[in-house]
Amino acid sequence: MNSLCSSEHSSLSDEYPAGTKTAYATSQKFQDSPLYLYKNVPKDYTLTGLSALYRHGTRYPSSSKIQKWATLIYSIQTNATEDLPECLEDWIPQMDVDLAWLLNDVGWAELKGLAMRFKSLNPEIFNNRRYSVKSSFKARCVSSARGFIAGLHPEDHSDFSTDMDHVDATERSVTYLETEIEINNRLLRFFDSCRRHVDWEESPRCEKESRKFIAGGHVSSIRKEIARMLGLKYITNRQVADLHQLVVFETALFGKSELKELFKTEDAFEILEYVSDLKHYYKTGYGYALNYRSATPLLDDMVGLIRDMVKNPDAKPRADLYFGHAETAVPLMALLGLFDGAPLTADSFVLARHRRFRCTKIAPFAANISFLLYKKNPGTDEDAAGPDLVLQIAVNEHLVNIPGQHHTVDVHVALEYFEKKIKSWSQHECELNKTPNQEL
Ligand SMILES: O=P(O)(O)O[C@H]1[C@H](OP(=O)(O)O)[C@@H](OP(=O)(O)O)[C@H](O)[C@@H](O)[C@H]1OP(=O)(O)O
Repeated sequence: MNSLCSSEHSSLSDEYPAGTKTAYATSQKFQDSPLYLYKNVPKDYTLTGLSALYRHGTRYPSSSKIQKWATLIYSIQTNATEDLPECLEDWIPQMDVDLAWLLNDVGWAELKGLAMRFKSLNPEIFNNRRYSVKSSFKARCVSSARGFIAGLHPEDHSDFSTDMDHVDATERSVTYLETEIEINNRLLRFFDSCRRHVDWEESPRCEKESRKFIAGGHVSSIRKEIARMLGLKYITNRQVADLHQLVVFETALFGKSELKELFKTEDAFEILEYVSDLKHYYKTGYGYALNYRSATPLLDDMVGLIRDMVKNPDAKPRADLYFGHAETAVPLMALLGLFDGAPLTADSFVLARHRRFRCTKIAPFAANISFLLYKKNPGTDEDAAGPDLVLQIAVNEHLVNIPGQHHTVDVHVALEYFEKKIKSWSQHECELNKTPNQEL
């Protein structure tokens, strides 16, 4: 029996990079630990405002992917000429098509954990229920909002198995643990109503670089190795990419995948991770200006709390919470100029090994971007004085800098930066008759 997949000899960790299919706990291993936001609460300040967007937690894949993988593995099982390793010979589907797209228990726990940590910054906000919740209508997002609310109120009974959503929301709001979840697709799925963006993301141009990279030499080298190991006369680069997606989804959902050993090296995982980054660079990121400019209405809404607090610094502390997708979070990060760098192309993998735009780090399952507004405590020694209100931005609970600024800034500096972005946007940019201008 071919012992290829025997994990006891495995040198491969289960915490490898998997782009937007990376479980949140794994993504935390790729963060810059000194910037952990809980280690960077400004001295003599207290959180007075939180405006935060959360991508849904770890979810099941589409039903078409689940079916595609079953067909692919069956094809390998019947066409391999070498002794098949046990993990392939004995492989059976672990994902029920009835759960396609839905949050799984890992995803629920991710959001519960986030809620408990964010609540620790100022429990009063949440114990007094001074927070709002808005979500995409997709079941995975509403379930994620419920998981977060369950984490805010551990005193209330909650249970993933009975409380998760199996269908997308059809009402304007959902109530859970006495909290209203407003369904707001205009903000959380802005990409659906931006006609010119829909045209772009459905055009072959949008996936040109990711397709070219899949067809290229890096993926071909992985394909040849797998074909040799299994004695496969015929397997395509695209099928290798699909096999990789199966492995990363099994790892995110179940903690590991017996098929992981087919890819043998960290290098192979980094090569296939790049496919996800190329997809998102052009579909939601810097590759096309409208991708991120269309996130402006969401930014405007998230900044509302900050405007209110600047107008009335003595207002009671509160939070605005938003639940969306990777296609919500990545554009918002790009709109703020976060993780920008040299363009990503199919030919630049070797140059881009340490790229800033890396979905494993910035857009895993349960990815989040938070605006943290801190107010100086009364009676603080004037000699140690700082601004009355300071703002920090965190991505996945680690501080990031507004371009050109320190990671903690006077709220007026942050507000000026946000307002400039907001004022330059017009919803007319989404109209089809606009010339598709990259540099809008
Ligand atoms: O590769 P799949 O089909 O899973 O892509 C999904 C998106 O997942 P992602 O590429 O971001 O990992 C999914 O985003 P999510 O944040 O909701 O998981 C998106 O909603 C879905 O439409 C698929 O995107 P696609 O670009 O339409 O393939």
